[in-house]
Amino acid sequence: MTTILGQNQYGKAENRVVKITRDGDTHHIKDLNVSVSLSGDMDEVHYSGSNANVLPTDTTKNTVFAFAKERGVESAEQFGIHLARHFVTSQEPIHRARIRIEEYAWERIEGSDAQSGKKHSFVRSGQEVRLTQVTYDGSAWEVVSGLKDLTVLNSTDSEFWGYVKDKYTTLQETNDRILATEVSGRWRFNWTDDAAEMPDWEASYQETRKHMLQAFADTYSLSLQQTMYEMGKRIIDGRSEIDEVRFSLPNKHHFLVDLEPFGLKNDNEVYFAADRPYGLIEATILRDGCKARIPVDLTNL
Ligand SMILES: O=c1[nH]c(=O)c2[nH]c(=O)[nH]c2[nH]1
Repeated sequence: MTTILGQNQYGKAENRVVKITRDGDTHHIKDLNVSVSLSGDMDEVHYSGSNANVLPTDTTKNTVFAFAKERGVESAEQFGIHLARHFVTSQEPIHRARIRIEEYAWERIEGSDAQSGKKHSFVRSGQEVRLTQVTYDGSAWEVVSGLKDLTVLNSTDSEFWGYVKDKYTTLQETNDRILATEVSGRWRFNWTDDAAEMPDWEASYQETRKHMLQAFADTYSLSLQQTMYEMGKRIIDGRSEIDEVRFSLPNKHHFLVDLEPFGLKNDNEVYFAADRPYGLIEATILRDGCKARIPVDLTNL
């Protein structure tokens, strides 16, 4: 043999499952995009084409939909845990399951008549996408959750000055600028053992998001790096179930427009929102004594 098989995994990606839970007239919606990736004793299907160990990707898709009915969707994390456990424990050749889930949020539309009792109309929130990745190898769990596309802006309390200047530097120092970013963040839970008590995944998400947003709002910023560190620190200090946070924050630059040619003064009022290029500020914030495990490049997660 001149070649050998390296790391391999397979499954059905992007199963779009919408679960409606009916509580009388009041309906609840969970809207998920679930990707299943399995690995284990899969040499033969690659070397000889024997499918003897292959649970079809079509079956993994069906399992996602069947589990939405059978187990319900309490939280993205809990749903991922049910699926990962099922694949690893029910299929001998499968040693590891990785379940990635994106969750899209919906808000209720209130009818014009509050008494009308209509509780089944929703508008998709233009907010963030919630994310989780659950990995199980038959003994240890790894749960990394997070979000992307959460756009935030401070219209003051942001300065940037005192930086290195060389012959190519043209940026003007400022002590009052707009600070805006589209948060992509991931946090790793220290729950790894079935015997240990599980976090309350829903409460954890809501509180972590709140810590992050409050730190963004509360921090008088001398750089996006400083604000980002405060956001991570607030999460680690406030949430004992989380040991590691990773952020990727594009600095969404807002440049003051020169209105002098029109005889107008721009008193920090009119900005050009540039879409590219953008500064890209990234870091991991860790609980002291813990190891970093979230990939540096979040697009790889
Ligand atoms: O918050 C910032 N951090 C930087 O590293 C940087 N660099 C830059 O040009 N503008 C900014 N802003």
